Amino acid sequence: MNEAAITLDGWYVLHDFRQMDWASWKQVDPELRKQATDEFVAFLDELQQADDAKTGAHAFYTIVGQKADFMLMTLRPTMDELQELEARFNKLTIADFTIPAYSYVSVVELSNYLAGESNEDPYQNPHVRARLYPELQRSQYICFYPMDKRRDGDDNWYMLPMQERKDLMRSHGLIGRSYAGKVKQIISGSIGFDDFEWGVTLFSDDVLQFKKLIYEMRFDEVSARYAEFGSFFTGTILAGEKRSEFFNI
Ligand code: VOV
Repeated sequence: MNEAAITLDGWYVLHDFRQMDWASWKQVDPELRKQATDEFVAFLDELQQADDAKTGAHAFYTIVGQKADFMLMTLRPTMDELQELEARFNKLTIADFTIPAYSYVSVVELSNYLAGESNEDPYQNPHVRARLYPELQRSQYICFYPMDKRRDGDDNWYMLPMQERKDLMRSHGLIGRSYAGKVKQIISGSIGFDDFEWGVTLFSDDVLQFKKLIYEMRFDEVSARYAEFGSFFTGTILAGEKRSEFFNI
């Protein structure tokens, strides 16, 4: 049997994409609209408290284009907590005016392709912990897409020997590292959890860097030969007053 990569797994992640039923929302009495918005913002404030306590993380972004209006990304130590947050959101008044657009369930993942030999427990390493339990910086832009590694005839990632996969991932990592300070990535594994094998979440203050990074990676063998992609979602941050302004009519 071919050697599987060993993964380190961190916080569970839910990407929840919603469309607003603007037509119905516009019909709502302004006072009720305000109450529903305030209730939602209070929910977001509560999520922020978990971020501050480092017991979880969240990100709240618009989505540009027709695939969704906004995305709420939540990270928690257990899948159960994600499920509870999802259920709580669904019971908020504002949720009655949203239409599910897409969702993605995964867990933050690090593989051992580029890890050196060591006897230490990686879960105690602060650098590893910072990646498995990430603090989400409030970047202006987000980009999310799910992806697979191809299993098609001679182009089968899962049939490649470990050493070959390591060599290919090194090249991938080098391209990625050249975007240090411009794009931050969170790779979350979803084999057995959702329809693709990974979720890719990128953050940047310069939206063009998403296109440059993803384009450059397309020429790298890991992506050129082995990557298959789902839908791409791009959006801008909703923070502070913008969280409620977005829902103002
Ligand atoms: C923003 C930069 C960036 C950087 C620095 C980076 C680095 C790295 C390293 C060092 C490693 C391996 C060890 C680990 O950390 O797991 C990975 C792993 C991975 N990546 Fe990556 N990646 C980036 C960015 C980055 C992007 C933009 C994509 C999407 C690909 C594309 O074509 O659109 C991606 C995908 C992945 C995936 C799916 C995996 C898991 C593969 C597996 O088979 O297990 N990744 N990645």
